[in-house]
Amino acid sequence: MLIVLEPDITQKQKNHIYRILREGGCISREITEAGRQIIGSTGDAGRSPDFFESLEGVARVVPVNTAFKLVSRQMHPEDTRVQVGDVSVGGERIVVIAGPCAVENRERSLAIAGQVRKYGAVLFRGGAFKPRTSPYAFQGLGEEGLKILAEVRQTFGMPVVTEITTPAQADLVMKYVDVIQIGARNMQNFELLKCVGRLGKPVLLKRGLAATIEEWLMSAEYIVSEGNDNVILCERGIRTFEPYTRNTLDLSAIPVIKNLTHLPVIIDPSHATGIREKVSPMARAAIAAGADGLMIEVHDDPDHALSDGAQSLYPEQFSRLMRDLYVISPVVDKQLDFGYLDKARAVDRMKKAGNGQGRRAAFLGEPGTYSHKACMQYFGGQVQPVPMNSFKEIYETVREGGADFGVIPLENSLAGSVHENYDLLLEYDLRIVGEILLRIEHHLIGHPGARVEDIRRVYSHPQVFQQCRSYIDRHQWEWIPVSDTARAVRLVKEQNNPAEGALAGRDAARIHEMQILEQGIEANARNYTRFVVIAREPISGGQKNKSSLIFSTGNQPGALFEALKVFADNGINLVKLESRPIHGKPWEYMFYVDLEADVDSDELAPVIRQLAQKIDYLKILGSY
Ligand SMILES: O=C(O)C(=O)Cc1ccccc1
Repeated sequence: MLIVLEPDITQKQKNHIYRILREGGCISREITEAGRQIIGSTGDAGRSPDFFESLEGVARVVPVNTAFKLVSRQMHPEDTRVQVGDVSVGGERIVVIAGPCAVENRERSLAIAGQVRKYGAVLFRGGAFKPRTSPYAFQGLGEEGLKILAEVRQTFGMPVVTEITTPAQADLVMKYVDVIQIGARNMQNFELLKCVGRLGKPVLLKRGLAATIEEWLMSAEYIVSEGNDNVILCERGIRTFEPYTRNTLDLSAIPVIKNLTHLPVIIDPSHATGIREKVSPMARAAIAAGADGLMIEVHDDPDHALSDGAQSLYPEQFSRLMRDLYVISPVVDKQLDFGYLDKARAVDRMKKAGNGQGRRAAFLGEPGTYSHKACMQYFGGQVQPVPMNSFKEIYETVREGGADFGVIPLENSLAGSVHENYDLLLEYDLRIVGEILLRIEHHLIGHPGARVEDIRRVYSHPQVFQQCRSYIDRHQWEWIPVSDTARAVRLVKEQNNPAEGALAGRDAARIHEMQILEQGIEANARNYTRFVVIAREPISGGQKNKSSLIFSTGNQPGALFEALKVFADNGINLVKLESRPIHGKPWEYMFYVDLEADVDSDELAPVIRQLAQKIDYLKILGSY
């Protein structure tokens, strides 16, 4: 039951409602949705809706019409993020859990962990207690296995996931692991569910072999009703009549789950298919369908694995899969971040060095801009986003120490380079420390109930007009450029004129409670913007694959050719070359290059020395 409160309800009136619910044996939570305060309750305390509606401070009562209450989306409209160390499951970034089916020995576990970490996994899995179909199969190393998992966490900074099979193992898992897994066969072991509910650690709850989605969510309800909200659902295939795969992966469960519950959902394509070659296609499909992450079995010698070798990927296959996921994720508004753990560690170190103060990232505009989204996707919740009025202000603020990072758009796949930012990169002595690719989907946003035919004037960032040119050319609208897209939506809202609209993203419409009148109005669906992250100093740690430089050459034949030849002679791939006029020197140019190499590495030092001899000016923007 949802009890929607009057805006002016007093604390005393609220306490009275809470007391009635508590005495009636209900668990209640306070929810805020669209600015309204709501009390969500697991029951009605034996009273009718009319009774609650007659209480002072209550506006109305809405029944929760599902068997599960605390895990239902109605009771908690926002997505839950389960925090596991530095990793947030259910956030902007895809979480990939990888490792062998069973912890076999120390050396093998450390070797596999090193590989999966290098390829972008952020949590390590491995069973220490193995419930197997056959009593004669390998049953796991027990506490010795847990100690190995703890060593993996210590060595690689990766939180670890393992299965618990009985409440008797509770003390051990509390001591050694970060996420407790409930296996498919134990999904309805209610004593075990209550036990992990009381432990409070994040729980990964697998769907039972023959469980309906409702039964699965009822099991999650057991855990949450014990006070543990940190539940991650894991679909691992259900038993059907189909023998070609070990189980049938129910990918349609993802959108169903996303609708019914606020809990994150991840997919285990390894157990679902049971066959190595089927794992990557299903993993790709799961991310495309909106899963928050994956759990994948990886083994460096699967033919000799003690458990489930036939479904384990070789590390190289895992690496290829991760590269595919990196490309797919932005299409569904997510990111696969190869630097997830390194970045989190580096930001944490900065925090400690700065007397525990949180780090800040400057972005263009107000909450709801594309830059804000890029900032959130790059840092997750670890860094506080700070709004700015212009790109120049971002550079200024980072240089003066008002923010540790700045997030700026550099180029767009439809409209090309954001020249102002190329020029500012030259002007300011800051480093590029990261990049992020965002799919940009623009919408025509207006007042609730307004119609496209009524629109006469549209507001947006100038870049957006360029990207939606073919759509807006079909209408006789007046275009008003403003500093950012979220501001455009806010202005339209404040001016309260149904003939005005804004071109902006979904977040801006949601934040300002405005309506999307027409979706996806960009000229081409392959509309991506590449943002870079700037800082005063490089971020230490992590693998760096790309670098950016600016240089200028003398004005003689072949000068640019000579400079670029240095890269060719050393086998370095250039991925971008752009020229910008040098201010005050007509017809002379600065060249901006992006390379697939780490210019800060020792191997590149001689190459940079060679380059320096061929050019007049060099500025290393950074490697990331
Ligand atoms: O105004 C915004 O939302 C921005 O972040 C600037 C922008 C506009 C269009 C594409 C990418 C960034």
